[in-house]
Amino acid sequence: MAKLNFPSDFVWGTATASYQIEGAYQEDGRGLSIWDTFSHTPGKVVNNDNGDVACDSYHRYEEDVALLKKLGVKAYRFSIAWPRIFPQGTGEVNEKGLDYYRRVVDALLAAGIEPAVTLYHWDLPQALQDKGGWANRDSIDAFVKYAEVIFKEFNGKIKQWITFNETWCVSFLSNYIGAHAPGNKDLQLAVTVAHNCMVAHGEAVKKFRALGIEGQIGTTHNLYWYEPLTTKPEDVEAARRSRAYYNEWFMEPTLKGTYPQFMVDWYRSKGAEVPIQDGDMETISQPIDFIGVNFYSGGYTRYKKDEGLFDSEDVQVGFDKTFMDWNVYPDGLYKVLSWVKDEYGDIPIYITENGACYEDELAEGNRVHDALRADYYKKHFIQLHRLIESGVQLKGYFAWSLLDNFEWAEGYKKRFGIVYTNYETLERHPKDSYYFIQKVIADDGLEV
Ligand SMILES: CO[C@H](O)c1c[n+]2c([nH]1)[C@H](O)[C@@H](O)[C@H](O)[C@H]2CO
Repeated sequence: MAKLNFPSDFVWGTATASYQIEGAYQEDGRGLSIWDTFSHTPGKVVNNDNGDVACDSYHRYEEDVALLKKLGVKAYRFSIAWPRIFPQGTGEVNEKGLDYYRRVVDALLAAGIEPAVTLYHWDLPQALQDKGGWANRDSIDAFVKYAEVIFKEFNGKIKQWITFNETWCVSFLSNYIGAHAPGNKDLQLAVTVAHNCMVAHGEAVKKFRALGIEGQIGTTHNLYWYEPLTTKPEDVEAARRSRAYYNEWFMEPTLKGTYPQFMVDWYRSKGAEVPIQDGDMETISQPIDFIGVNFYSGGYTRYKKDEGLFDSEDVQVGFDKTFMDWNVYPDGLYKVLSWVKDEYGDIPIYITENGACYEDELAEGNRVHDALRADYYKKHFIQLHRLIESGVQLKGYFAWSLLDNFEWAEGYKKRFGIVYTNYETLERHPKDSYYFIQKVIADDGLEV
């Protein structure tokens, strides 16, 4: 056995998001979000599940903080629900909404845990969606006003700020594929939403700098690693488009201030143009302090004429699968972050999400023997160590997720937590994977 040691300042954490854990969807003045509308629309979410109660973290956040403290994490990534702060998206601040996050932040700090806050994790106020949502550039200004309130309120308490979670999900998953709220299926709309969200990110960074807010600010993109199934040029090009669909389309504007031209041309050939206005690319590529990467999977791609958006199809060969039918691809984590370093230089990286969904059962003594999930984490932790050894500026890792929670359109059947949520009693029960991670954190490394 060998011991893989991690730097003593490596930040171990876990992650959640407001709509997925809080519940209390109409409490203390919270306004409706697009996810309340979407989940309350029959047929949109498996089982017609919704986030009305979720894990009830709005009332049980102290239990969550106690679990985090026992786990030994240095940081906890969670998101703030814009509709709790501005129930109508803009206008009057809802003090009771702010009070909730004051309680959460103070409880974390009292437990010696750094809050890492995502400003936007998909729960757009419905009132803004009614005016076009992210397709309407007015939402950019509304986002900056919301961000400014949070920056000023928590300056000095929150020191790690993430503007957006996964602009690909906000744009393409939600407005082209249509699987997430608001559920549109229009390529031009998706391209416009992606652009406006990235401008909103840049404007928030400018506000953060102008206000002199303490700490570091970045954004989180979900990256995948797809390789060509063969060395045939058409497969190589198809895999290049698959990767760029998730990766370059978002990373290049954010870190270089340009869109990848081959993809601009490809989307143009499909009838979609990027609605760039003067100054937008400079705004989007405002210097940031770190990039957040969510990594779960990847695979192989091959050319298939007229198939999908990119004349391509994914080929699922040779991988174990999670309960989401995603490939278990730890080497893909090494490859994609090595690509980030090669393409974008030594920008500090936090893995802001990584984890796995498996079917969990509560066993005797409220234990959950999720050996597959613990093994998933072990395999990916080995890649973290490999990346650090290779010189990648990998500064931290947030396991997704602390709790089983509302898994968007998949509802509650799909469990990602290292803690089991009993949705009848709302009790929390640490799984074996929780104890595995607890030991890695305590030992500053793992035996392999
Ligand atoms: C589509 O894969 C993405 O990288 C991704 C996976 N996940 C996410 N993004 C979201 O950020 C979380 O809210 C999800 O709960 C989590 C698990 O599905």
